[in-house]
Amino acid sequence: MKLKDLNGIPALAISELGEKTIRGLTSDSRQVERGFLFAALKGSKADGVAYAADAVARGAVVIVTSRGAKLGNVSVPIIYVDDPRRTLALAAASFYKLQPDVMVAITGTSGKTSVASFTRQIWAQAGFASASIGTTGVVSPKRDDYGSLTTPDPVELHKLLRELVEEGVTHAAMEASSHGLDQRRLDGVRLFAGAFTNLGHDHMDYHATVEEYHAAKLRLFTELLPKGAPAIIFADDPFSKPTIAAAEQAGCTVLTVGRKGDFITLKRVEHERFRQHVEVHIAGEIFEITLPLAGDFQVANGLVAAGLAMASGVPAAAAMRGLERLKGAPGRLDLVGATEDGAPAYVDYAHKPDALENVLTSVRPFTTGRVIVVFGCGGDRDKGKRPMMGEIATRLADVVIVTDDNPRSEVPATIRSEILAAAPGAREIADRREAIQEAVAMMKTGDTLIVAGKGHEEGQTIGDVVLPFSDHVEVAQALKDRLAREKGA
Ligand SMILES: CC(=O)N[C@H]1[C@@H](OP(=O)(O)OP(=O)(O)OC[C@H]2O[C@@H](n3ccc(=O)[nH]c3=O)[C@H](O)[C@@H]2O)O[C@H](CO)[C@@H](O)[C@@H]1O[C@H](C)C(=O)N[C@@H](C)C(=O)N[C@H](CCC(=O)O)C(=O)O
Ligand SMILES: Nc1ncnc2c1ncn2[C@@H]1O[C@H](COP(=O)(O)OP(=O)(O)OP(=O)(O)O)[C@@H](O)[C@H]1O
Ligand SMILES: N[C@H](CCC[C@H](N)C(=O)O)C(=O)O
Ligand SMILES: [Mg+2]
Repeated sequence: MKLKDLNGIPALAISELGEKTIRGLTSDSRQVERGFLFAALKGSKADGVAYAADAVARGAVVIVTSRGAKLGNVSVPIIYVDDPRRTLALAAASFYKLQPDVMVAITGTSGKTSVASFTRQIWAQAGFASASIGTTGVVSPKRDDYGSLTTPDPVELHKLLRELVEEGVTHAAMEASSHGLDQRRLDGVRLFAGAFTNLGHDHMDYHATVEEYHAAKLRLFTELLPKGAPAIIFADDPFSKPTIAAAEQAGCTVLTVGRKGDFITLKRVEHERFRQHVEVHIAGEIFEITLPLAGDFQVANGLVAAGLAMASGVPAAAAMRGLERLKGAPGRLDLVGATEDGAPAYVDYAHKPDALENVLTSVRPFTTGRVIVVFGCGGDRDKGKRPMMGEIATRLADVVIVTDDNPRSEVPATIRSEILAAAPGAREIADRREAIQEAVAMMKTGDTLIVAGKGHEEGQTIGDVVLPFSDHVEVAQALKDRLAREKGA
């Protein structure tokens, strides 16, 4: 492809260098090959400018960087732009060209993965070839790939979108993390609609204030969605009002869902152990449906997903039928099994205060005994979450076991002590496997166990090493061991 065919490149650079052939693009010098465009980006740990020479040595033919960056002597042309991350995203979109016809993005502190998965499932049941992209990976009719980042970097993302189109996918739902929005990872995506779930405490290590965190999320509506695009907004969150105002101001077609919602109005919810009966009103019509998932928050996620599906052409009745057949996203209030007398054990991805509060509150109505929770907090992530989660666990659970969750470069005992400082009476069991074994062993009739924080994850990151570890596997094994002990006794 010629440089002139890439979007985002300033006209002056096109007039001088437009005929240059570009064979690929990247912001990581280690991935540069012959004929590549290299974007030298200032990051949180390093400055890509320092790797420009390395990129040229590996075959870069042009460098894009921010105005004012000091590159020194490099032997290839340099294009200076105001926002090189955005330029890279727009260029990547034009390089890979193809995107599914209907692309939607979901933002919010919690529920993105679930809503992306639910939207894909509702579309699929309505007959569309659909995909979801996010924390748990990429799912489409032809793949189920494990993922790492919630929102992939733009080059990887556009390569993936093209592959999905080539597989025949026409509809895709993706998560828009605040990091992803802030770092322009979605700027080249041709979005049909956007959605907002809620705003709580997370990532305060990255964003200076809650307002800045909210503003990063709002970029989806204020800068990325085209004028008039549907914005599905959950109406019952404390941050719904400012989000609705910003989306309206930006010219989006705001469609609200929830108890205070106009597009889909939630009227009644009756909880059962593993499902919920829900009544909603849509354009004067009453729907009574059974959602086969536990947890109030899943009703909220289901309505946002139904809203996205309806906004993109699925009739209301079909969207409601879709909700009745939903499968939870892996590791989200995921029932692993139960003890011999029926006490359930769940794995859940709550790794932030509001999520933990929600999940512990959600299981209380069907727990006649004790709520037991096992959790920890990740290292090298927002430290403010630690005492908050300690306090929430102590307030809402009867038995609290504090353990390790991806210590990364931090000292695990320090992370635990920061949680325990706000969790009087909690037990400390450093080893996560042992903590799960203990929790399962103490379960009695009527109890509910929640193992929170890692959800679908398949590894425990200690230092730079990722050791294989799955809460799902460990809980299943602990239940099996318990059964064997009971039988042997
Ligand atoms: C803090 C953060 O978000 N970092 C992301 C960011 O990296 P960065 O730009 O800050 O990178 P850096 O390490 O400072 O390096 C600066 C530049 O030098 C380049 N470099 C570096 C070394 C070298 O040899 N050559 C070279 O060219 C790097 O490629 C980079 O372009 O941009 C990279 C490319 O898009 C991401 O891979 C990287 O994600 C890291 C791995 C990460 O852990 N991110 C997490 C926090 C994250 O993004 N999470 C969100 C939200 C999760 C949620 O849902 O709650 C997500 O979307 O997953
Ligand atoms: N709508 C919601 N409101 C509050 N809590 C929720 C909601 N949906 C999910 N949760 C909680 O948050 C956890 C993560 O859910 P999910 O993976 O769907 O969210 P996410 O926004 O993708 O999170 P992440 O940013 O970590 O990828 C769940 O396991 C549950 O504990
Ligand atoms: N996407 C989240 C994942 C956190 C998962 C939790 N297990 C942890 O390690 O803190 C983040 O990067 O903050
Ligand atoms: Mg997610």
